[in-house]
Amino acid sequence: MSARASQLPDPGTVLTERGAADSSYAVFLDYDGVLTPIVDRPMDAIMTDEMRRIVSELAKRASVCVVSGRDRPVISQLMGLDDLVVAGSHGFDIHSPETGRITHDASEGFEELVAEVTREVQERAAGIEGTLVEPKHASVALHYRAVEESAHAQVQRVVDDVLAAHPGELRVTPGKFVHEIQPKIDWNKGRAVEHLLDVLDLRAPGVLPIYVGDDITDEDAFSAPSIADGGLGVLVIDPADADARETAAAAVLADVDAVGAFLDQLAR
Ligand SMILES: O=P(O)(O)OC[C@H]1O[C@H](O[C@H]2O[C@H](CO)[C@@H](O)[C@H](O)[C@H]2O)[C@H](O)[C@@H](O)[C@@H]1O
Repeated sequence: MSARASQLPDPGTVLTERGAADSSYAVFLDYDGVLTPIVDRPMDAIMTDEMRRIVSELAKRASVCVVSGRDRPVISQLMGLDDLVVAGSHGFDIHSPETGRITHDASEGFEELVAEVTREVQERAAGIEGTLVEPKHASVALHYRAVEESAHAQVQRVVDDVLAAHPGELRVTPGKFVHEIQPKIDWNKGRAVEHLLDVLDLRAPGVLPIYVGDDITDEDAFSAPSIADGGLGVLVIDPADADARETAAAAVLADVDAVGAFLDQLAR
């Protein structure tokens, strides 16, 4: 079920209304736009000391997993934390500090394709000023935040040409000034959340799964059965954009500071 983001309450209100304010939580956190504000250059999205403190405190009282489009080692580095479960590359690459790599059949066997597509994107985008190609474990991100608007159609052509060169093999997900090109595999952040709830034994009665995200790829997690039916999806969105956004989330927060305050509350 989807709703207009501007009509959704804040997550604290939802938890109180459901009588769930004292539950145990399994908290799934997206990274960019949730734990750090969106910035011009991806490498500059470093988590603050205060957010690190809040997430670490929360991890003492709840299960915390980071589910990001970024590569897993990059997430650990940007967060400055290596003791959390991290599902990197949109959930394709999962690692637990306690049990090591968490595998799943659906997301294996695409490495050659991703390497080839990454080379093609790099070659084709090289002539477009301002583009930034971010090679990743299971996808390639073509960033165009610094590209003149008049050249956005050229960037789109690169994506279209690469997709056309691999009929039926790829899909592209739009993000914040980024095209995420991935293998066309039935795996996403929502599937990763369901998998984590199983393998980390988090489906216990009284454990409420919460997912906090800001981007289009997070909609897969908001509509995952465990989040949509009985869990809580929280969309982070600027109130100025909320009227235009349909979402499967059930609550909203305005920005990264509001996320910090909410997580701080959960940690108490
Ligand atoms: O799933 P997420 O953790 O939200 O990651 C989504 C993508 O985030 C990064 O790109 C976005 O954030 C950058 C830093 O703020 C910004 O410069 C860029 O324009 C945004 O698209 C990251 O670089 C991607 O790999 C992630 O997939």
